[in-house]
Amino acid sequence: MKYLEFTFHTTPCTEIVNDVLSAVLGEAGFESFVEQTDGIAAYIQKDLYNETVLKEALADFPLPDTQVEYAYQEAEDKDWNEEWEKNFFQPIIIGDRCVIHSTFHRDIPQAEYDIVINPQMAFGTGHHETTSLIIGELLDNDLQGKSLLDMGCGTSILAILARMRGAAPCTAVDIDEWCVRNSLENIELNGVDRISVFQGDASLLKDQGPFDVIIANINRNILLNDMKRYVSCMHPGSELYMSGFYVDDIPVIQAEAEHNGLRFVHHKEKNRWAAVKFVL
Ligand SMILES: C[S@@+](CC[C@H](N)C(=O)[O-])C[C@H]1O[C@@H](n2cnc3c(N)ncnc32)[C@H](O)[C@@H]1O
Repeated sequence: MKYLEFTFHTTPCTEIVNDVLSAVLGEAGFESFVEQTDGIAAYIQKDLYNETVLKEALADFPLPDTQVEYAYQEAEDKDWNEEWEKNFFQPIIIGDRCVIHSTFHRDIPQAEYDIVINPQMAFGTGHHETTSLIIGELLDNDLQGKSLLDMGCGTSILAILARMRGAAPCTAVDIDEWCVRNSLENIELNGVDRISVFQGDASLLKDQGPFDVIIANINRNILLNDMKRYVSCMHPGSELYMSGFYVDDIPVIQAEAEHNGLRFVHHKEKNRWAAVKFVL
């Protein structure tokens, strides 16, 4: 799969501007954001890139008086492993109980759950707030024997942790064929069983479930669009955890969830990113 590598220069270049820019770009199909001294780098699948969508997203940028300039080039596939190793991915411990690292790391901290991933271009190293918020939920809740769906699985880090915590069977779905390949690789690396991986989106779900637990860390618009399909493969008492949006988006997510019969349980937040829990 071919990727485009964008460099966005932001003025002023502050953490909040770059956070908001990452969120805006995430909505426009970008992934794998990397902070730089004068902005951020971001990547998008060449097939998904649409210049009009990007220009419209930047024209509606929510922080006034911010200037965003960009340039891009085609990214070379062969460099990803090396780039990740050198720049992007350090071992991380979440909730004192879960360590995430890659095959190339040494001196790995000890923790109750040890997840090894080969990150490459799939989102899901645990470093993003949304991933770590959902990891916190998976650590806090009893998953033993529960069937689980991980929508937008990326590296399948969440499905792998859920399986380690006793969830079974687990289903991981991602729209991106590359994520599906990376998920299969990571599942094998961790030696976990009973996780099925599919390429696709919520339209796949009509023949699936019901699931006891669904996790979906994608983005606000996809969640709003697909939530009714998630609910169609839940049963009374099933739990739905969603992330990939800012705390400001909670009211619109909650309204759509309640419209689909879900009951709000709580939200958690980190650096303005949110995760919400609902029960059917
Ligand atoms: C924010 S990443 C989350 C990855 C991982 N679950 C985590 O928590 O770190 C979102 C993932 O959703 C996938 N995705 C985007 N749109 C989707 C859709 N409509 N249906 C399923 N997956 C989708 C992307 O390819 C990406 O891997």
